[in-house]
Amino acid sequence: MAAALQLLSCVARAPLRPLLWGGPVARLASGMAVAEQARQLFESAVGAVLPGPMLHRALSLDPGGRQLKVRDRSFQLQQNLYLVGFGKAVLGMAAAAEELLGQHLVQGVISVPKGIRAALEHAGKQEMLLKPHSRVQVFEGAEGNLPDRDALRAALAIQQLAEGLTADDLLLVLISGGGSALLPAPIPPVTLEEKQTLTKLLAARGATIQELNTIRKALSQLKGGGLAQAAYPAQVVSLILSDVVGDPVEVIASGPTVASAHNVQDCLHILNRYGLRAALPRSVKTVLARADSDPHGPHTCGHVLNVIIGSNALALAEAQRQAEVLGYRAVVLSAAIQGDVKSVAQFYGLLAQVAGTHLTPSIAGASVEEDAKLHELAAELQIPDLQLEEALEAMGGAGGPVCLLAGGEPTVQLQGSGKGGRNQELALRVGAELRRWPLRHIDVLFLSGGTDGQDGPTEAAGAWVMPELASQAAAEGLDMDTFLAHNDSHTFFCRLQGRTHLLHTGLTGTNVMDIHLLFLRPR
Ligand SMILES: Nc1ncnc2c1ncn2[C@@H]1O[C@H](COP(=O)(O)OP(=O)(O)OP(=O)(O)O)[C@@H](O)[C@H]1O
Ligand SMILES: O=C(O)[C@H](O)CO
Repeated sequence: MAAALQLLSCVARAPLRPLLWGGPVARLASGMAVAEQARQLFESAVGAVLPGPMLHRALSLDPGGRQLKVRDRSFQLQQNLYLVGFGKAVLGMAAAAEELLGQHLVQGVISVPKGIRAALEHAGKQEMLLKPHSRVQVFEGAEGNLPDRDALRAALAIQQLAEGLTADDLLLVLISGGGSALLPAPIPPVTLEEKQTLTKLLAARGATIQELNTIRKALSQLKGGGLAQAAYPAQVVSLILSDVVGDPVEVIASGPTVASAHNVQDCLHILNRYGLRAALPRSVKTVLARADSDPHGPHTCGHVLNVIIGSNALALAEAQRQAEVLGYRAVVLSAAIQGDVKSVAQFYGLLAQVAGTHLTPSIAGASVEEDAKLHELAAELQIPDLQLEEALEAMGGAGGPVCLLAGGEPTVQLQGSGKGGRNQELALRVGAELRRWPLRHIDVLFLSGGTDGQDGPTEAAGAWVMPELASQAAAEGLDMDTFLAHNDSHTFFCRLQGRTHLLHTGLTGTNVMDIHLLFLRPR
């Protein structure tokens, strides 16, 4: 992971430039200017969910420094504060929490990805590192996002800390994506290796994160409310950075402070669905059978306050605000984009076409068939709260540049052995879709980026494309379809126009899934 966390310096913020679209040459030049604005909007989205600002928004101390306020709840502080955390963004969250509450902090333990301290240090992100004499002990583990011995040691230390607490204590739990792999505590006789194998098999067969984490909860001492139970009778405040569509607290990092609502039957259905029930190790069958007859039932979590402090929606709201500052009519489509990357790319390609006709009705009357096709595709993708009508209506009255914003996490079914990531693949596919549409009357730019700054196993966060992509690629002898067939989007963008279409932010220290930006402007 240390190598994978290689960092690039942040994109320098270019001054804002007016939107000068026009003839082919001016259009390409202004395309670069819009790409720069797209990068800035992406960075502002990420900036809204960085650990420091988030923690400061979520927590406040009264002037005497003895009452901690979280939302509408107050907690008494008197040298009784403990901290645990697990997840990819937790180092920066812990640093911010210690800076704010350090005088009350007795002890802390966090579990973070291998190599993250070196990577953040290398990136010059001092604010995301703990101070030299910090009271927080750091464990690094879960190489490749898989539970390992190091993560197991961290989980045991976290469990021990929680079990030692009393009714006078307050436990602050910092949670972010990647937390499941960083907090493995299999219920005996299930071994770490067995849990790892089952997780890998489920993921490889296409299980959703909801399904995966239902199984993880059933086999873990700390997930599904187990950590909250271990900390009882202490009060527990969980601050959660969401990396799951819809922000379900019981799914993010497998809900260690949320009572699990699942039963053994749910687990067996999932294992059946992926053809894994017959081959289950004896230990897993034993644990599931035991849970079935557990007289205590699921953990209760009345002593817990779970708070989502950062999410994709929050990041989008900031980017929307910034887009408006830049003079765009900005509409958030959804923070819950999911589904196969091919369908999502088709959706954006068609959306650009239909939105374009709404934007310039006098030049290109809206096509009823395309409109219907777009709605059909949207229905197939089952995106909750999709603001499609609102976006299309906004086009009608915009009379100028428009920015549509969305977020979420499409899925890629890997077929080839190429190098790429969800975001670069989506951008390339949208580029391929755009060549199907004439779009002569509007200029279009699409950007997709992962908010953690690392798209799949590449050093880029994502990429941006314009309808000119196909001709640019052809001019450099690059066949988009061949690269797509091998899931080789990163190689494609590395070879295209001196890598200028890649989005590079370096590791950001946060993670609220992906951001998609679609810019449209009448010519
Ligand atoms: N060659 C590739 N082309 C396209 N997508 C890829 C490729 N290789 C990996 N991926 C995708 O990258 C994702 C894994 O990337 P990553 O390690 O960033 O995890 P992640 O799910 O994005 O984690 P996080 O939620 O922390 O962002 C998977 O969705 C996988 O399908
Ligand atoms: O850790 C996990 O379970 C995933 O990142 C979802 O939160």
